[in-house]
Amino acid sequence: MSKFGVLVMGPAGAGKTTFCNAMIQHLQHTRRSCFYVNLDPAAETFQYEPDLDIRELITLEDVMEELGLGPNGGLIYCFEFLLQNLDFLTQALDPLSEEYLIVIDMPGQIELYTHIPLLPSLVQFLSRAGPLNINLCAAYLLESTFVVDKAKFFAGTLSAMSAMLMLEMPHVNILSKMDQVRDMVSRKELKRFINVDAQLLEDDAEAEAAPAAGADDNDPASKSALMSGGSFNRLNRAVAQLIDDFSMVSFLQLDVQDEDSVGAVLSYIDDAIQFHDAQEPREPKDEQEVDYED
Ligand SMILES: Nc1nc2c(ncn2[C@@H]2O[C@H](COP(=O)(O)OP(=O)(O)OP(=O)(O)O)[C@@H](O)[C@H]2O)c(=O)[nH]1
Repeated sequence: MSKFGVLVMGPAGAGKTTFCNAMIQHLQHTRRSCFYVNLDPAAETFQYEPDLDIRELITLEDVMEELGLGPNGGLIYCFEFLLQNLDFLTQALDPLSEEYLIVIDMPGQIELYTHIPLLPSLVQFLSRAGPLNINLCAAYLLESTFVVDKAKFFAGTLSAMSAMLMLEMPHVNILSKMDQVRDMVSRKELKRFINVDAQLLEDDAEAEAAPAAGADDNDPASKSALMSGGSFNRLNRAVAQLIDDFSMVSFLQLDVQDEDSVGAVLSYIDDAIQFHDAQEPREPKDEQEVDYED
C-alpha cells in the first residue's frame, strides 16, 4: 500500500510548525485525512496535538539533563536514539492508508540538514526505498525576511541546496512569512529572490563601490563596517555563483494567513509525491482487460 508524506524542514524559526498547522487546517477544510508527526524533541506547545510525538520516546530536556549534553549534541543523540528505535515509527505509520497525508514537523537545528548523515538514514527508512514505502517530499522553509540581507539570503539558500543534495528526494523550497516582506521589496526584486538570481549581489557590489553619505566604516556597529570587507563579498559571490552553477533552487511563496497560498503550496507538494494520481478511482477491471482471443 502506498503512503504519502511531507517532511517539513528548515532553520529555527522559519515557520515550520506554523506551516504544519496551516496545512492541517487546510486538509481538514478539504476533507482530507492527515497524520501529524512531531520529530522535534524540544517542541513545547502545539495548536494541533501530534498523532505521533518523538517526545513520547525521548525528550531533549531529559537528554541534556542526564547526559550533560548541550542543545545541539542533545538533538543529535535524540536522532541517533530514534534511528535505533525505528519500531516507534513503524508501529504508528505502517497501518496508515494511502488517503492520509503524513505531515512530519522537523527540528530547526541546521546541522541536521547539512553535514550529519542522520537525516539521509531516516529518509531512507521512511521513503520508497525503505520498509515504510512512503512517497515522501521535503518542504524546506526559509524566512522571506532574509531578503533584506542578501548575504543571509544566499547562506539560507545554500543550506536549502545542501539539504536537496544530501537527501536526494523530491523537494520544494518555500519562502515563508511572505506577509512580512511584501511592503519591503518591489515585485520585480522579489521575483529575483524567488528565482535566486546570483546577480543580486553584483548590484550590491556596485552600490558599495559608492558608499552612502554619512556611512562610518570605522564604527564597529555600522552595517557597512561589518559587511564591506572584500573577502566577505568575495565569499558571498562565490556562494551565489555555486548556487547559480547548480541551478537547482527556486522558491514558492507562502503566506500562512492566506488559505489560497497554503493550498497552492500543498498542490505543489501533492504533485511532487503524486498524491492525486493514487487517489483517482481506477477503471473497472473488465474495462481494462483486453481479450486477446478475438
Ligand atoms: N508574520 C508571520 N509570522 C509567522 C509566519 N509563520 C510563522 N510565523 C511566526 O514565526 C515564529 C516562529 O514560527 P514557528 O512556526 O514556531 O517556527 P519553527 O520553524 O517551527 O521554529 P522552530 O521549531 O524553533 O525551529 C512564530 O512566532 C510564528 O508566529 C507567517 O507566515 N507570518
